Amino acid sequence: MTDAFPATAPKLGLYPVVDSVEWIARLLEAGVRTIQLRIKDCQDHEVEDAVREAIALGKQYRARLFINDYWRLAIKYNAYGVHLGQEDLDMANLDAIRQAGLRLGLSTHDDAELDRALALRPSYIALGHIYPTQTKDMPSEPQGVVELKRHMARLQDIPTVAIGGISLARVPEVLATGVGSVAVVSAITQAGDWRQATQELLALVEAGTQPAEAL
Ligand SMILES: Cc1ncc(COP(=O)(O)OP(=O)(O)O)c(N)n1
Ligand SMILES: Cc1nc(C(=O)O)sc1CCOP(=O)(O)O
Ligand SMILES: [Mg+2]
Repeated sequence: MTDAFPATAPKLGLYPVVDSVEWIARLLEAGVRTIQLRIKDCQDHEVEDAVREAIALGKQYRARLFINDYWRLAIKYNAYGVHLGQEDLDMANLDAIRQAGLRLGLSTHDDAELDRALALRPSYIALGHIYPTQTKDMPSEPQGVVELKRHMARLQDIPTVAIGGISLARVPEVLATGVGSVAVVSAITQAGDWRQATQELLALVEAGTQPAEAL
């Protein structure tokens, strides 16, 4: 059987996904402890400074900082973890990520993708998109919370993350499925007052979760 990736917290809580070091810095300062740097469609050398600085900030705040897509840089600078989608899996060297001791999060959008992801024994499974999203072009339909809850039945032994179109108002019905984390982009980055939005999301999502472990 494939070796498992290192464990992460059973409930990852509020999980902002942002596209700059500036956002990483302000959200860590605001109390976020699970976060992702997601800069799309660049060469490694174009994002290397940002990845290195984000990872350093993550360590400074003892946070769970995941790097989206740029797994080589994540290994090079010893990130807490990497997030990969199904297409990324065709290119990434999973053995190298595992041997470097990085956590791995995987995207899924249906049962077939869940089967593939679970076989790789990642640190967490993301399920999306739950609602329509303006942030990313999605080839599939939104899954909705009924489908999310159905998936949760087979995901009792692995941390889970819901993503896609999740607003503050939708958080309660998302959490009611039993999912352990809520990932958001626009609910924070497009909010009129991002500080207030972050505090309200933290209060709703983090009730009952654990603080970040010592890194
Ligand atoms: C927490 C989380 N879930 C899903 C995704 C999407 O990843 P992926 O399918 O690889 O798509 P891109 O983000 O790379 O466009 C994510 N980044 N984070
Ligand atoms: C980056 C991403 N991945 C998704 C997936 O379903 O895999 S949905 C998504 C965008 C989420 O942004 P917002 O919170 O603004 O809807
Ligand atoms: Mg990706």
